[in-house]
Amino acid sequence: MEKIVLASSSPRRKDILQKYNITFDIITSDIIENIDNNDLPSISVMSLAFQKAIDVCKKIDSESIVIAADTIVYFKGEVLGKPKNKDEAREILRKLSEQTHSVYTGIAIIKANTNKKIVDYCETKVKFRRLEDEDIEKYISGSEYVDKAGSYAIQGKGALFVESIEGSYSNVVGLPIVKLDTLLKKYFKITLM
Ligand SMILES: Cc1cn([C@H]2C[C@H](O)[C@@H](COP(=O)(O)OP(=O)(O)OP(=O)(O)O)O2)c(=O)[nH]c1=O
Repeated sequence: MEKIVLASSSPRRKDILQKYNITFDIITSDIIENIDNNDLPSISVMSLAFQKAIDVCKKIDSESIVIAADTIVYFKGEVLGKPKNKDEAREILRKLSEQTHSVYTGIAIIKANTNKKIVDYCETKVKFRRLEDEDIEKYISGSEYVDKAGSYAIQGKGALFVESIEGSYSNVVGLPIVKLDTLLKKYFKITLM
């Protein structure tokens, strides 16, 4: 059986994948994530996931299967990535209050040293409740917002902001597991069960 490589430094992606019947190594990519706001969000996340997977493939000399992902929050035509600082996190959370945004994750699966390259994406709609300024201040006084697209973590205290979701939960955390399982089964005859 081929080796599986998760091309991600995200502890969330590792945690999700570890729950399933798959053994994998982690090799991280060194790409610089640039997003062009003129692209569709689906195209942006697929392109970034693809770049991460390709970059890791270059570091591998076997026919390993490399899995990469990229997650963004998209609201009113704007990509809300990871906040640069507390002020940006505050601004993003104020925008998301009482609104519905989309979380997009792109997935790329590439068999290294072959021509097999698969990309796809998943969208989840997330509806936030009304966030009072004091809720936001309390939240950003901790460190949970750091390194999270959209400045919140649904798997943490950020769950308190979420009124409802439509679509995959694991997609919001950074790795849409049903989509991944479907692609692995269809194109690589691998099952996560
Ligand atoms: C919206 C949301 C995002 N996130 C995280 C998932 C991603 O790790 C992160 C978005 O950053 P990404 O650039 O997708 O990933 P990363 O930099 O953490 O890891 P790598 O590129 O090495 O794979 O935001 C949550 O953990 N919870 C949430 O509710």
